[in-house]
Amino acid sequence: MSKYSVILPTYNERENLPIITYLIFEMAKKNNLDFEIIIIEDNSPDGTLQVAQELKKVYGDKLIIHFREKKLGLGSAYMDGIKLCHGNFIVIMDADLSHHPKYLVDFIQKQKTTNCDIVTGSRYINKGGVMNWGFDRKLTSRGANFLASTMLGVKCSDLTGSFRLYKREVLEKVIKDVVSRGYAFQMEIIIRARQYGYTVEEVPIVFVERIFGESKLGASEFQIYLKGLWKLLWTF
Ligand SMILES: Nc1nc2c(ncn2[C@@H]2O[C@H](COP(=O)(O)OP(=O)(O)O[C@H]3O[C@H](CO)[C@@H](O)[C@H](O)[C@@H]3O)[C@@H](O)[C@H]2O)c(=O)[nH]1
Repeated sequence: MSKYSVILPTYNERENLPIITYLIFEMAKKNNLDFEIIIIEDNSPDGTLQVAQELKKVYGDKLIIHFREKKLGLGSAYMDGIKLCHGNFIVIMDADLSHHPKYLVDFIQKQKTTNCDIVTGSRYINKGGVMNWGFDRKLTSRGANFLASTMLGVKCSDLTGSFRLYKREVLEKVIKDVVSRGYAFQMEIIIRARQYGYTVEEVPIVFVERIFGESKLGASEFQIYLKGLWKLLWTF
């Protein structure tokens, strides 16, 4: 039977963590799937670690907490998470409920029917979308995707999205070569995967802007993204 490991990076997700954890395990139970969750917690000032420890009492071995002393960014959170996964499939998603666990059923179905290496959730295909984003955020996301896909010539409708299911060995192989950090990390994974000849399928998702907490995607993250994109242009 397949086993699925979900990596949840957390920074100030005290309110969201119990809900997302519950939704993932409920979805798994309902569909008779074997799931574990790996939380990569970067010493959030809001007490996310204490919430995670309470959840551990409920879910036991199915929930792993990896604590880091300081905020080290998304890319390194995924890297650390992978080392702790037991599954033959790895899911990467946000912990803030913008990525709804209900879509995991579609991801798994798509992977099974196509035997693809990566399933990526796309906001920019038919039936996909975003909810509760202001004009600025829409423009930034569309702009970042447009820049990346035209400049790098990669066919994928949502290169900057981060809700994905990977065959474990594929992610392990690809991630070794990834040089980008922060938000460009996800993009580089798809580009490298395509280079290796791995297959990528897309599934529509509706990304819902978080209700609790704040996005960490500020001007500085966007600058890091642009620098990352520039670097990738010279790499490929
Ligand atoms: N451990 C850890 N977690 C982090 C860090 N920075 C962010 N996170 C966690 O990573 C997830 C996404 O962070 P947000 O800051 O909420 O992301 P966003 O602004 O909504 O950005 C979304 O869109 C981007 C571009 O479309 C995506 O690249 C990104 O992954 C995310 O889906 C959340 O679970 C958040 O707690 C960090 O430095 N360390």
